[in-house]
Amino acid sequence: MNHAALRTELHRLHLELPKNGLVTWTSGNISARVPDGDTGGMLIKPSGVTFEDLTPEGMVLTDLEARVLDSDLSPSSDTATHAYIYRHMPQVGGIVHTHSPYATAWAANARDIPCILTAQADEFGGPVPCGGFALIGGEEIGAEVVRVLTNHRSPAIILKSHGVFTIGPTPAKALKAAVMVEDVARTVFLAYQLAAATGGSVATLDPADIDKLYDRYTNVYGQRTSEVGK
Ligand SMILES: O=C(CO)[C@@H](O)[C@@H](O)COP(=O)(O)O
Repeated sequence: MNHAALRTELHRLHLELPKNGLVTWTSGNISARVPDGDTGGMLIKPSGVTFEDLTPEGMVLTDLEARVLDSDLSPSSDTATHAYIYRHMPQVGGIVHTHSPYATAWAANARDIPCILTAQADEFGGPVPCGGFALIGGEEIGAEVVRVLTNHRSPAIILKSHGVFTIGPTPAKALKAAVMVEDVARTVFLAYQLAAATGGSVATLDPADIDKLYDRYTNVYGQRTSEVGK
């Protein structure tokens, strides 16, 4: 995908963040890896710009050391983090960051989101991991994301006291993971709330069943052509 098409796609995906209730005001951001030349680069949201004011042309191009290459706009606060992830996880083509409420509530409790639903096994291959607290603005968050998600099946991580980061081979797949992690975070919370209110209990899925569900969803579910669905 060339720059122009990638800019248009990145702008379109940013508009899905408020549309899916994943962000408030200017929180959240999405980036796309740009496979240019030897060093490559990335496109990322300009910092502090409201979603209705974003434009494809306004996406900021940086190298993978987070140095701005072609914009008068300041890049996202998380640019160094996104760049760190791209440098250390070559399979990642897109990254999404949100403060979606239910997943962020689990992050405030510094707890993994336990795997009690088949939908979690499908998309995340088990619990959604909670990483440690990291300050904003540098590579700390990126280093925690890489530490936890390297060789991990989940495309999502929640970070203590902060929010959600998701990765994917494309920005669209990273966005899907961000939508799904908020969905399961809400349902799991409701399940525990209902259990507490009724004296019931919530069971986590058997690891062998999680493996089977994840394998089916990853390798069988949906359409086999890459252009349709999923
Ligand atoms: O949580 C953070 C940084 O991690 C927010 O500042 C972030 O969601 C939005 O910042 P940007 O507008 O991308 O600079």
